[in-house]
Amino acid sequence: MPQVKICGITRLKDIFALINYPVWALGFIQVETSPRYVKPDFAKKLISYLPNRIIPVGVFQDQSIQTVKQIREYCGFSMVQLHGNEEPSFCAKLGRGVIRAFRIGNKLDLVQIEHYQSVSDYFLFDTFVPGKNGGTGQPFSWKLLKGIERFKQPFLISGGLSPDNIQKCLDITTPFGIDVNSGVESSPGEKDAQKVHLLFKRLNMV
Ligand SMILES: O=C(O)c1ccccc1N[C@@H]1O[C@H](COP(=O)(O)O)[C@@H](O)[C@H]1O
Repeated sequence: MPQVKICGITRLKDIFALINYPVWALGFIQVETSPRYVKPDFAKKLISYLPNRIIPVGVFQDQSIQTVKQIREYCGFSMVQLHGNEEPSFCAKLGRGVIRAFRIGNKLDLVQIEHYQSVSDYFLFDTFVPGKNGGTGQPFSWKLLKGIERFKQPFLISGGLSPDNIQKCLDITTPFGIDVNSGVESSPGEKDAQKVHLLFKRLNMV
């Protein structure tokens, strides 16, 4: 079974519900334009309720290296997920704990990805939607990931994953992990307990 990351956490009640599941990581959006943005103060508070087994991930997009480092340190993020146009040199300055997101349109850019091999711990594949950097709620064609095994990096799949399509996704590809966001929400930033439960049920993890 893949590791499960649930992203876009904004409420304490969702933390209390999610810690009862075999969650690998939880994501806290640090992009101010996102409806799932949580201020660093509040993200730090939410993280303080996590058991050690759950990895807190800060999600950033085209912010300065100082900002990313400062917020990472302040909140206690074990990993940062980069969702913008961050260059390999930017990732390198962060050291370990980098998840580099790539947005997939109609093909996988293996040459671009290759440049990030030595400077990221995980790759994350999300859906390309013009004008949006994440949280689109739309899946991409998972068949496009054919050939990704050539990289040693473990990878996560995101983009519109939900209890309804998770099995189909895993029939087509074998990721290290899945990153689920809007597919388990009742509205942006509000996780839906029933959808979360159904997700883990469909994964045979409860
Ligand atoms: O969720 C957001 O609002 C967001 C904003 C900016 C960057 C990333 C964001 N979320 C990430 O987007 C993917 C896919 O989300 P979805 O399942 O399609 O809703 C996921 O990795 C989130 O971490």
